[in-house]
Amino acid sequence: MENNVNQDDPKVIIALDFDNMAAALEFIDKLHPSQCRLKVGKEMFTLFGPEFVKALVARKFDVFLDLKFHDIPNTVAKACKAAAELGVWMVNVHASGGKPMMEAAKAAIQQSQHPQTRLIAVTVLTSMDQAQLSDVVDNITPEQQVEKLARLTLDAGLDGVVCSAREAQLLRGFTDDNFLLVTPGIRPVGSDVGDQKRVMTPEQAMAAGVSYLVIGRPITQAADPVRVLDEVNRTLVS
Ligand SMILES: O=c1ccn([C@@H]2O[C@H](COP(=O)(O)O)[C@@H](O)[C@H]2O)c(=O)[nH]1
Repeated sequence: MENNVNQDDPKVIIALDFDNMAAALEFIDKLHPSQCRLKVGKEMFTLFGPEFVKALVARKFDVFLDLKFHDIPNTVAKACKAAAELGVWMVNVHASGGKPMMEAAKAAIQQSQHPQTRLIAVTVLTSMDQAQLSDVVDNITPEQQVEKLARLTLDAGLDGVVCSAREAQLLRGFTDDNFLLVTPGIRPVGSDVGDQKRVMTPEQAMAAGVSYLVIGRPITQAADPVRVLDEVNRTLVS
């Protein structure tokens, strides 16, 4: 481990998104929980299941289980309870599933063996720009839709939202730091944007008021992933 600048509260959440468990574990074995948190998404959970998540929890990493549940309240509540009982740090739902669904999810986590598990809600995917949003919702900008869903999430009593860092300043106009802004679409200078549309650099994102930076491919696909993580962490030291 080259540095441990964020020892108490690492700001980077690495999106694992590997299709090979051995390669993922080899990568994780180079990391320490003081450097980063880890995110397991739909690909790895579908391929490797809860046992993979438990292996990361056993290594003392804070795990964000990013399954973005979106279903009727009863189904989402049970899924969130099951996720919390894996011992993960954070789980999420889609805010567009509605307030009763979010409230049911929160209540289910509070009744689980791990009531401290954070619950956040996805607003507008960071891969969506105005044109893509207009394909699904009329007459609204990404910023307006993010604000609308963030206010709904706040009313439902959740711990925060997934949004892009571009909306962070807007959301900080009516939230305090206890409301978590978890932001994918983070791209260190010079890295490929890929399918992300609403992007910011790590430094810009932190300056805008985000709580956590989700970074996947710019780290996991780098020639020296640990060096890239260390460089990002260094830029976050105030
Ligand atoms: O709005 C969203 C919600 C989730 N994601 C997830 O974050 C990572 C981003 O990975 P990169 O390789 O840094 O693009 C990925 O797992 C997505 O499923 C998101 O990008 N946007």
